[in-house]
This record gives sequence, structure tokens and C-alpha cells, in this order.
Amino acid sequence: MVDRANRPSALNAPSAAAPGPQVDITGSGAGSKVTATLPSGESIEVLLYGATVISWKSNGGKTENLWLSEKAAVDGSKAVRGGIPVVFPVFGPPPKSGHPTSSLPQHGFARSSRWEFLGKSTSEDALDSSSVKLDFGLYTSGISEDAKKAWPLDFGLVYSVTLSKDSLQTVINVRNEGEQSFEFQFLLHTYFKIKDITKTSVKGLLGVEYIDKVLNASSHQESNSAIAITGEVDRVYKSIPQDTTTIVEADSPRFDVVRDNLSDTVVWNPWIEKAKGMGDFSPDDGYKNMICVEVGAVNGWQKLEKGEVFEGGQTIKSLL
Ligand SMILES: O=P(O)(O)OC[C@H]1O[C@H](O)[C@H](O)[C@@H](O)[C@@H]1O
Repeated sequence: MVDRANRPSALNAPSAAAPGPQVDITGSGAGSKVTATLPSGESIEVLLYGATVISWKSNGGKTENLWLSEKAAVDGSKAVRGGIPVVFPVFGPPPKSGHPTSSLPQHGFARSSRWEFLGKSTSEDALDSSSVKLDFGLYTSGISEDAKKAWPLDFGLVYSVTLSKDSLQTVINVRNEGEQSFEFQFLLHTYFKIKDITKTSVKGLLGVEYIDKVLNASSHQESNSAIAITGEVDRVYKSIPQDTTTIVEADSPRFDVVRDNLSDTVVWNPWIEKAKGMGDFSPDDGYKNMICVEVGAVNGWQKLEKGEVFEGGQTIKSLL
């Protein structure tokens, strides 16, 4: 039970319903986005292109939690550099040949397809516990002819983005709508905004096996309880027993990333040279203010038979 007696606005206006979350659709065409704001000021912005969350502000709307490149395309011309791109049905470069995803571009087509906004659900019971869920859909009919040709399978994706006062939850539901079984990978490529990469570490991966993509895809076991970032990092941590990975800034926990039915996590920072080499990464020294901690199912493949459904996602808590 929430004690409304301590809430002057509720007391002073007993007949008026508590103000609910505000949801708006702005822009047009590929640049359309859905914004949602809670009565307490927290907000999100989601581009229909890629269903990419490009902003998440917590702390009454004062703290931006996601890094977005100054040169990110937010007009639907290319996948967004920043925010939370959705990676499906393949992570990274696809297998060279002989796999159904082999003709797809890096990270698949979900991040560069225009999704449908399916609607919102809100909970408005109390100022401090209101939340809003936005649902987005992508189906075979909504992807480009090239993508359909490369991956001619019938699927349905529903992506739910839920904003609460101190957390953001993003969950995918993948359904096989066709007659044939299919395999896929999925990942949420979250770019976290941080103050200083040299004072940032990642906790919760001790003892976990990982593939180091910077060191010729060699296998290692994590021996640090707090992973410091001192150069280019591109690692795929596999089959993680712990549910929570924590991003720590200057010795204080900044974000908890809680995985749900996703067993892997990629940790990525391009560092100086790679950042400079990406045309849409700006400013050049932006690598100091971001770290990607990307939950996913990318070690091997998820298989769905006709009519089957996979669901997985993350809840990110902003700990400021
Ligand atoms: O440049 P993109 O296609 O967006 O990929 C950006 C990065 O995504 C992941 O983190 C991969 O592990 C990296 O190898 C890749 O460089």
C-alpha cells in the first residue's frame, strides 16, 4: 500500500486522477519516434527504426543513462550508433557460408528495419510506482526485400520496453510463424553513458569463459572480479551463471544489468583507433564516455520449431 497522505499533490486534488505517464509519437516516416514520460520526470525515446531506444533519463529526468553518438543517424538511414540497437537474427559477422544467416549483414536486420508501434500499457496507481510499457512489432512482412531474400523465414518479434522510476526493462518475444524451424541469435547492444572509462569497471563475470575478439577469438577464463578497461575490449562472455553484471564508476555501482533467459554478455569499447575509424562515432574521444554491456543469446543458436516462442531480455537499474 502506498501512503498517499505524504503526497501533497494527491491530497490537494482529491477528485482528480493522479497524472499518468505521457506517451507521444513525434516525427514522420523513418524518423518517427515514441516518447514516454512518467509523472516523476523519467523518460524514454524509442525510434521506430530498429525499435532503438535512443534516450533513457532517470533521476527525475535529470540523468541520461544511454550514450548516443553525435553523428548517430536518427533518420532511419542506417543503424543507430548508440542507445540500444536490437541485434537479430545474427550477432556479428554471420558465418561465412552454409548457414541460413550467411547472406545477412553484420548484426542482422532488426536494427535497420522500421518496426510498428503496437501500443502502450500504463500503471498509474501512485506517483512513485507508475510505469509505462511500449510494445513494438516486426514481422516478415516488415523487412526489406533483400533481408527477406537472405533469410526467407516467417517470424514475429514483439519487443517490450518498460520504463519505471529507477529501471528500464527491454524484452524480446520471438515467434516462429512459419512451417520450417529456424535458428537465430539475439542481443541487446546497450551503449551505457559513463563519466570516465578509466575509472569504470565491470563486475559479476569472475570465473566466466570468454572469447576475446581482440586476441584472435582466443578462449579465456575471467580472473578479475572487477574488469578495468584500459584499451580496446571486445569479449563474448558465455553461459554466465550470475544473473547480474554491474557497471562500477569510481568505486560506486552505477548500473545493474540483470539478464532474463539470456546467458551471454558482450563487453565492448572500441578505444582510440577503432572509434576514430567509425564514421558515425562522434566525438572521437567519445569512447571515454561509453561502455557497451550487451546481454544476449549469441553462443551458438536458439532453435524454434513451428509455432514456438523464445522470450528473453534485461532489466537495467540506474543506481544513482
Ligand atoms: O559497428 P557495429 O556493426 O555496430 O558493431 C559494433 C560492435 O558490436 C559488438 O560489440 C561486437 O562485439 C563488436 O565486434 C562490434 O565492433
